[in-house]
Amino acid sequence: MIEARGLSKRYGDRTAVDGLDFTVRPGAVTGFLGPNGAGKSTTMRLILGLDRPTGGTALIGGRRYRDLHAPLRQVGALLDAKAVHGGRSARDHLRCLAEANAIPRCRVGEVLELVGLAAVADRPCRGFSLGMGQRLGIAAALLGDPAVLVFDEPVNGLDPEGVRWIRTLMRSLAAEGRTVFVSSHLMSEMALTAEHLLVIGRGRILADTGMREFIETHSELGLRVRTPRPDVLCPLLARRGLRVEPEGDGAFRVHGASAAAVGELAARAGVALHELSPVRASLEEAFLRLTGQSVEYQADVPLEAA
Ligand SMILES: Nc1ncnc2c1ncn2[C@@H]1O[C@H](COP(=O)(O)OP(=O)(O)OP(=O)(O)O)[C@@H](O)[C@H]1O
Repeated sequence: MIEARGLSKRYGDRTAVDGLDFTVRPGAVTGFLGPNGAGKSTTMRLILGLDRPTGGTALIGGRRYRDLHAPLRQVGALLDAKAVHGGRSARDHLRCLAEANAIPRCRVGEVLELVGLAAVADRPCRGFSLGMGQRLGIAAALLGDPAVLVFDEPVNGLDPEGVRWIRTLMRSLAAEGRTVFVSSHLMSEMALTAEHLLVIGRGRILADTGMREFIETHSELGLRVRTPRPDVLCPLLARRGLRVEPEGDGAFRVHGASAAAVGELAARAGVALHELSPVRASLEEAFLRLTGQSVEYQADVPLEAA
């Protein structure tokens, strides 16, 4: 479990993280979402003891990072996948880490298999693609078999196959009962990966909610309807109190009714339908609405308005 209580960080007169209170629980992937500059990386660095908070605390399994007995065996992190000596092989890199953290050598082979790097494990890392570098970073994070995992933008720059691999891995790590905390600025990706969401904007928590709840709250249901007789159908729908909006391409968006209800109404009126399909506002749109007022370069907008 990861806990932040009143967690704050100022750099000079700039507040990067402002009194965060949250808990990241085991057994689920928790997505940490926010626009650029929202404070995601700072929060993760504070959790991992790479920066000192100006106020409050960040705890992993009830302890501050610096008080952990064997940090790599309690928390694994992927922050900067390029932080590897280019002349070293993946195997050597992991062996050094294992040795420095009293982790058995046999674990190196296991994690290389797990991330799919076994076949290239003895080549110098400098020839690695971005995706291979990410896999090596993840192998390092998993080396100590930790109960808590922290990934900062793990899918950045990856091809669809790499993105799918990371998504599946995270979900299986959570299913094993681990705490998986992963940052991203892509709502659509998180919607496929995370079960819980923490949204941050300008250093403050904007939402702390289950993914399903977020989807239900923010993705508005509507129907796209096309008919050659809008002059008949639209007044009929309006008389039943339904909101009808033209879509601009000859179709209409109908709010507040099921497809069955609209279909039957049209049938009773003898009106043909050329399209009747449910639509949802995309989660990306919902995320942008939520964080839109809190992007860094929009100064002087009160957070309450976000
Ligand atoms: N070492 C630092 N010195 C000064 N300001 C910093 C430092 N690190 C971060 N900041 C500032 O703190 C704020 C939060 O930055 P942070 O990198 O945590 O955001 P982020 O959500 O991770 O953004 P991104 O998605 O762009 O990585 C930004 O305004 C940033 O400019």
